[in-house]
Amino acid sequence: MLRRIDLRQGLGSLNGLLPRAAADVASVIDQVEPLVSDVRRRGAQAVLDATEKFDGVRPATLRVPQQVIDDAVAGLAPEVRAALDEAITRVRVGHRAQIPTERVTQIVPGGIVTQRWVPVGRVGLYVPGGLAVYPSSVVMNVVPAQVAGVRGIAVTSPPQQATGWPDPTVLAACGLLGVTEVYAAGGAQAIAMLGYGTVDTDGTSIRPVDVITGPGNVYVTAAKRLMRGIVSIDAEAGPTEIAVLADEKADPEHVAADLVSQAEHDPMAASVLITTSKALADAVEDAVINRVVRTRHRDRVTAALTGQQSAIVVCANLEDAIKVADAYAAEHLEIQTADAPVVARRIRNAGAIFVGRWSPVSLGDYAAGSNHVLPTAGCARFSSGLATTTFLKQMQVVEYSKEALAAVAPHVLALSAAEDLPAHGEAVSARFPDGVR
Ligand SMILES: NC(=O)c1ccc[n+]([C@@H]2O[C@H](COP(=O)([O-])OP(=O)(O)OC[C@H]3O[C@@H](n4cnc5c(N)ncnc54)[C@H](O)[C@@H]3O)[C@@H](O)[C@H]2O)c1
Ligand SMILES: N[C@H](CO)Cc1c[nH]c[nH+]1
Ligand SMILES: [Zn+2]
Repeated sequence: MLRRIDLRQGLGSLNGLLPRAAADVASVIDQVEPLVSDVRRRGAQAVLDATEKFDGVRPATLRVPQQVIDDAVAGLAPEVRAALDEAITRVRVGHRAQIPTERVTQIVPGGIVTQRWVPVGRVGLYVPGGLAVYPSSVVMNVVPAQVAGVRGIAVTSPPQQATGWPDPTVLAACGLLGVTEVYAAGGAQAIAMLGYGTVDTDGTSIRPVDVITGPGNVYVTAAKRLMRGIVSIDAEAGPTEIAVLADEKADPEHVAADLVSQAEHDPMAASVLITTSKALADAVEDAVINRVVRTRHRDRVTAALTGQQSAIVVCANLEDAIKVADAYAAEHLEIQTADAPVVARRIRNAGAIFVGRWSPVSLGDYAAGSNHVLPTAGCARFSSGLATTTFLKQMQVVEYSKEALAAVAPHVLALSAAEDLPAHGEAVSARFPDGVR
């Protein structure tokens, strides 16, 4: 079921050998661009037309009425409410620990540079809701924004055909977190709506945001890429990926369960086993086949596991396996080897690392205290998962005394002359009519 990539003879350049999806963000950009432009030109009507086309519903307003959110909170099953409360608590603890401290550095006597962190003003948070619904993504988006101190928080999620509004558990999670500005829009049209702003059908304005974050399918991710520059975005958190780095000590049932777990997100999800053991590879393959026949979302799990984005990669040794894991740069990387913490320390590229047999990715999806909005498609080589700092800007504050400016003035003058920008130097010398030495 999972194709094999046999690298026991060595790695070579790895070029073209890593399992990657046939359709990626770049390949759908041309489909998504007209949707984004249409929202820019026609606003809410374009959002609603696309919603009708892709989601099969046309809500009366884009904004979800407060009563609908309140009803969703009231209707929440007690065990789901308890689970959301626990997830919120843990994610809050994890994200408070990410708040950077203001640093005041005395560069020279009288010359101070302070690194200040300021929350952005208004954010738009995307919560997926196509093939599955994601109240957990409400928690993962909203909690870091709140911890960062963002004042304006808008959430958007696709309306469901049953109610015409986003999934009730998604709405309830918003309610529990005190978010009142919630929109019934998904896909690329929702991202464009947040980025450009528009006027709702009832005449109220949907103000543009400064930052858009959140996971989504390949269309959502393409729209985020197109909006970058108009707003800031978090990493491209597209179709889910799991890679498991395992040796002969790993339990094949655990590995198979974890590979299948993430395959149920999307036919485009990727499940990759990187192993030093041919025997483990065979055992995992058998265990996956057994699980797939009885798993609930069998069709999309099968599509994900048999797609070219999924594979079992067999390596000659642990060194090679680590190189493959780093080159692949998975959204989630599990380490199921002897000395797993030591191996985990050596990994440079992954959205998040799950160490040892008691730390499955599903734990991180809901309740580890980490964030589940993570870079995909190799973006973990250069970007990080959603964090409190995603919603903070760093500002440098420069404060020099007269004496400290006088002391460095000759260097400023010399560099401004070297760049043939003499007015820069004059802005300093103007402060010292008696001349600078
Ligand atoms: N990387 C992460 O951090 C992370 C976290 C959670 C989920 N995910 C991923 O999020 C995704 C959720 O996907 P989903 O589809 O369930 O929900 P979604 O909300 O991302 O996408 C649904 C929307 O896609 C739009 N759409 C559907 N078909 C389209 C088409 N042909 N052209 C243009 N737009 C179209 C529709 O408007 C719909 O509202 C999955 O791929 C999952 O793996 C990623
Ligand atoms: N595995 C997803 C991140 O790629 C997050 C998630 C939410 N719910 C279940 N899983
Ligand atoms: Zn998941």
